[in-house]
Amino acid sequence: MAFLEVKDVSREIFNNNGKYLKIIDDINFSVADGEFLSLIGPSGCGKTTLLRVISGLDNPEKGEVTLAGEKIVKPSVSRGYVFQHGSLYPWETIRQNIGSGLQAVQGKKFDQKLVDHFIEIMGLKGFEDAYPNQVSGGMAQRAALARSLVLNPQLLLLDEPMGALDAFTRVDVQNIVYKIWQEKKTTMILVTHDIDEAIYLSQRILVMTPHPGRVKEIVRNDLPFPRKRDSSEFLETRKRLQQILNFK
Ligand SMILES: Nc1ncnc2c1ncn2[C@@H]1O[C@H](COP(=O)(O)OP(=O)(O)OP(=O)(O)O)[C@@H](O)[C@H]1O
Repeated sequence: MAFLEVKDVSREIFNNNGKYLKIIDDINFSVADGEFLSLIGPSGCGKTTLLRVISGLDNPEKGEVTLAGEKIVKPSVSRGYVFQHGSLYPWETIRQNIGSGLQAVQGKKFDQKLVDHFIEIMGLKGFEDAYPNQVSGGMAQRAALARSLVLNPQLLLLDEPMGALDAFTRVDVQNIVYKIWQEKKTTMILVTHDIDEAIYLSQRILVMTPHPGRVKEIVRNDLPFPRKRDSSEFLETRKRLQQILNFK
């Protein structure tokens, strides 16, 4: 049995105009424990919809998702979710944000040492008492990652967390994600528009096509870690993905 199994999943809705819409159709794939998988595809192909179903935020009209054999029917602290924007509470400091989920689970005497540990490894020391609008975009996203990771999730869902960052900061946060994945072996699923980001981080890349969203191909990415963005193998993999995505 695979760790995460997405079986025959379709998401169908009636939009605000009463029109029937099939957003994703008959999605099937599995993810091994500790694996890093990326989802890529054109805008609107249903990547976020699929991630929301895996998180339990939405339920599919057809099919099911199981994690370690348990059917996912609602969100759980065991499945972290980091958004492109707005994963942090603006009214809480960085420290309070990172600790808030832990406090909800462990109560008032929650493990402050663990929060300190994540402040340290995310390079947020000196900024723990700042509010999200007082730190850089990269720091805010590192804090958002810490906020999920501090709960030691079985599965971390990353919905373009680097998407709104400038190129330098994006690489910096990619390196943090890579380091955390190497150290903690947390199973991760990343939605991204950035082919290089998918190649840099993931062991398999699931390519989707739109209207409705379907799986076009799942590409194995066996380049040795840490990956070199300018190696000929990296560029070959990029070319292959561009072909699958029909880039001219
Ligand atoms: N609740 C909803 N009501 C109406 N339409 C929806 C709803 N949820 C998703 N959609 C539509 O379904 C399609 C897929 O949306 P989704 O956000 O999952 O795609 P995506 O691949 O993540 O897009 P992007 O790459 O632009 O973030 C889009 O056309 C979107 O407008």
